[in-house]
Amino acid sequence: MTVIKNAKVLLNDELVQRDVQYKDGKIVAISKVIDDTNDRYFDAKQAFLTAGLIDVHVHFREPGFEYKETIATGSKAAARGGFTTVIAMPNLNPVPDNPKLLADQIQRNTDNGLIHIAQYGAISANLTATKISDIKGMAEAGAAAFTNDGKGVQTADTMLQAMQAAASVNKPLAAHLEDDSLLHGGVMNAGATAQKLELPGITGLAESTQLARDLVLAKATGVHYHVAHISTKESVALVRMAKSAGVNVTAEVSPHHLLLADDDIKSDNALFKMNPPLRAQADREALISGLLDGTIDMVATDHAPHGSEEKSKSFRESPFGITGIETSFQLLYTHLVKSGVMTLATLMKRMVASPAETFQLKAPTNIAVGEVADLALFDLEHESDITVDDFQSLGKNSPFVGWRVFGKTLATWVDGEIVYEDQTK
Ligand SMILES: NC(=O)N[C@@H](CC(=O)O)C(=O)O
Ligand SMILES: [Zn+2]
Ligand SMILES: [Zn+2]
Repeated sequence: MTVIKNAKVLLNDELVQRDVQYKDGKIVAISKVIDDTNDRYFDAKQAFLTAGLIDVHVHFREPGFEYKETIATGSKAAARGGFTTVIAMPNLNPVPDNPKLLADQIQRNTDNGLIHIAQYGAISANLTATKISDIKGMAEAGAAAFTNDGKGVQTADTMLQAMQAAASVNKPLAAHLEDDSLLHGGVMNAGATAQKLELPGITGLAESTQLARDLVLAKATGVHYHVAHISTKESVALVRMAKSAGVNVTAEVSPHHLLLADDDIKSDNALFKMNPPLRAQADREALISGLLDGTIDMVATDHAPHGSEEKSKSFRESPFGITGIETSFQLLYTHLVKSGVMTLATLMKRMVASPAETFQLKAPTNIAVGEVADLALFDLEHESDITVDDFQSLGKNSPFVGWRVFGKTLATWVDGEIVYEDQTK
């Protein structure tokens, strides 16, 4: 048995000191003081202990793009970020778009992962076909949910069929919203910054028009429809309206869309290039309000590592996406909780309970006797700079490098095993 001594845990929205004891991967006791001389000890030194974070949107790049990330490096990065369960995206090579490839991918995740990795199956072949994949077969092979993330589903007919199939197997369908006909080669948000930098813009309409279409289809099919990386105020308003109209819709927002806007882009620096693009300050404010009132159910990082060389190119040439799983808790704790925008309890709900419940994941949502010991320990008092050298991810492409943050991860446990421990104490 092991005891984590002197931890601070959230109880009725308050941080209280507790000792937490686990055995064979499960929590067996929680008490103000546990003194068992036979136990191994881990001194939490008053740091914040929580059920491990959950990220429903990560890109681990294996197979196909191992120079960007592997399942081993991606899950190491996740563990360093305090994450114990993630759902991995299918924009791989080969794309898991049939039951055999999906089963292979699940096996690869299990063999090479350090944390729990659930897997999305692709809606259609190679993420682009109009004919839908064998969604029932992939559900039977263990797919957690379905998406073509990286590509928008261009025709209503493909989306309708995918929703019907996902609904019939009772799995969520997650949408990367992007109407290709509205893109016009854009690489950042259409607005003053794009004009100043003379770069082609992407309007919010590319997202919100497809969302409006999908919400009507979701209502008709009853599917659990999930909006990936929501980015505009119009989209937040649409989701709010749809929820009140009884549509079974959930939404995620990324840390970067909560903390950055296009006016933070001062030069042609592709570390700020991602899809959807950073929007205007008014959009950012709407996303924060949506996360506060529950219109947006959860945070998801959209951890999208790329090679340093490709990301050092110009905005026009570099790929979309930023690495993010290692910095998300620190950034959101510092800039939303410590700054007084939301409580720690609300942030944890959006990073643990809500993703677990929404995606029906087998992951603990709180620290309780009998629960699996998937845990993360954060030092809320520790202040440091985000540094590339500390990244476990192969992706160094973060616009947050140099930001000063509180809340470094001290340790992460999966099934009662330490999978990350800070060495700089
Ligand atoms: N978000 C991104 O900018 N890029 C993602 C794809 C995606 O999430 O759409 C990627 O795979 O690199
Ligand atoms: Zn996407
Ligand atoms: Zn993505």
